[in-house]
Amino acid sequence: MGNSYISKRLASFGYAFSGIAAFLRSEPHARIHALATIVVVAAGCWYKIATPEWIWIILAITLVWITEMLNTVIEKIMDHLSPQLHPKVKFIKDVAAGAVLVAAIAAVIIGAVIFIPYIF
Ligand SMILES: Nc1ncnc2c1ncn2[C@@H]1O[C@H](COP(=O)(O)OP(=O)(O)OP(=O)(O)O)[C@@H](O)[C@H]1O
Repeated sequence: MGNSYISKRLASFGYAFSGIAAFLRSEPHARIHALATIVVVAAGCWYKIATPEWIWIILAITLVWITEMLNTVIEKIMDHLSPQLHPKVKFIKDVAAGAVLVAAIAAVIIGAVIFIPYIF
């Protein structure tokens, strides 16, 4: 019983990782976020930013990834449930895209506050 519980939990992790892989494979936005993440982490290492600064950067990166993934899920659900044009679908998709924009603006501000003093 214990074994089957553990193997089910491991399988769930596997599904979650394959979800991340599918997101990276199918969504061009995901690859842009991956590139931005690599650039920001490299800059953090280069400038040897402090631990609290790393925490802010990690939170900003995570916020953007989570909102983009949920936005993608919402888009796919709507395309599946309602492939035809509908004003409510437009509202749902645009608000979900707006959430990504809010996260991206916050991430840019956090990045600027942390990196500008190191650069200049
Ligand atoms: N089924 C639909 N009914 C009404 N409006 C829609 C529908 N699908 C998309 N739209 C709207 O059309 C516009 C463009 O949609 P589209 O999905 O191409 O946007 P996008 O964010 O540029 O796409 P992507 O993220 O795939 O690059 C958006 O305002 C979106 O809300």
